Amino acid sequence: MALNGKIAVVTGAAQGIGRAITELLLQNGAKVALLDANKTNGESLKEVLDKLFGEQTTLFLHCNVESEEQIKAAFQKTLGTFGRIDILCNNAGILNEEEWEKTISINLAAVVRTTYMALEHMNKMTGGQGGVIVNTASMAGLGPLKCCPVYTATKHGVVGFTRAMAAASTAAGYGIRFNAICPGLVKTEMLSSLSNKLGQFSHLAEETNTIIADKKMLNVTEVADCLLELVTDETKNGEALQVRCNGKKYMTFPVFT
Ligand SMILES: NC(=O)C1=CN([C@@H]2O[C@H](COP(=O)(O)OP(=O)(O)OC[C@H]3O[C@@H](n4cnc5c(N)ncnc54)[C@H](O)[C@@H]3O)[C@@H](O)[C@H]2O)C=CC1
Ligand SMILES: CCCCC/C=C\C=C\C(=O)C/C=C\C/C=C\CCCC(=O)O
Repeated sequence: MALNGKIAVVTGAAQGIGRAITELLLQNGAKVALLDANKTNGESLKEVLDKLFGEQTTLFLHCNVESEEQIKAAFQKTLGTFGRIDILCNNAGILNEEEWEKTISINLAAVVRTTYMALEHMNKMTGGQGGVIVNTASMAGLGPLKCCPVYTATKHGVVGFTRAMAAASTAAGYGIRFNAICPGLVKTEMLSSLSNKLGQFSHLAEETNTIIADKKMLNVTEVADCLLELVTDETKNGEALQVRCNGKKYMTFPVFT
């Protein structure tokens, strides 16, 4: 799938992994609507991208993915400006065991909400042109992190939702591929502000920070490179791609009929 002329929507695009995804999609010829709840970071990133890629290639849309109304408005603005949506990257996420309901709301419920809204425009069965949806899960979507059970649950949920949607899409002919990316530790603000986000598991903060300090971490660009493969390789559907410092691996799961 070549990206020239393709239109992408990226949530949580203003910094970290979302920013790297946005920059790589732009480098490969796509136009990108950047959705983020952080207006200051989003607007200043838009200024940087305008200089690098031209004003017409991006839109920054201030949007909290917890709000159905704000996502709807962001999709309408994207369609009004660029005319179509081919790629959705559900990337916005938080790690906050204290505010665990908010963690479920952003990391899982919003992925479902945004996906269903995108289907209305992308689904070939209802007049759309198909495309690809890639969800940012985590290695915590494949195995447990004892310091953050709710974060772990949301990321397992994202992997399950992605794989089930891929199967539903194939069965019904949506023409949309669904994949999840499952990175290990990535150098971003999410990990640097971890200590005060563990709630009742804060007794594990010191141990967790020691592990983080000892481990080699991924750069955001390494994650974006793997995500680009899931976007462009049309053979990939229903995949969970684990990305670690020692390499990437397509995960296998039990099969049942
Ligand atoms: N940093 C890491 O080690 C890993 C991160 N991930 C996942 O990658 C994704 C991106 O995380 P990072 O770049 O590390 O974090 P980050 O904190 O650097 O960036 C997250 C972005 O999402 C935005 N955001 C948060 N809540 C939002 C909301 N309600 N509506 C719209 N935007 C919102 C933030 O404003 C921010 O720009 C998350 O889903 C995270 O769970 C997955 C594996 C490892
Ligand atoms: C191992 C405990 C580290 C705890 C880090 C806290 C939050 C991490 C959030 C993520 O989304 C990352 C998920 C899993 C990382 C787990 C292990 C990575 C170890 C590195 C490796 O072996 O590749």
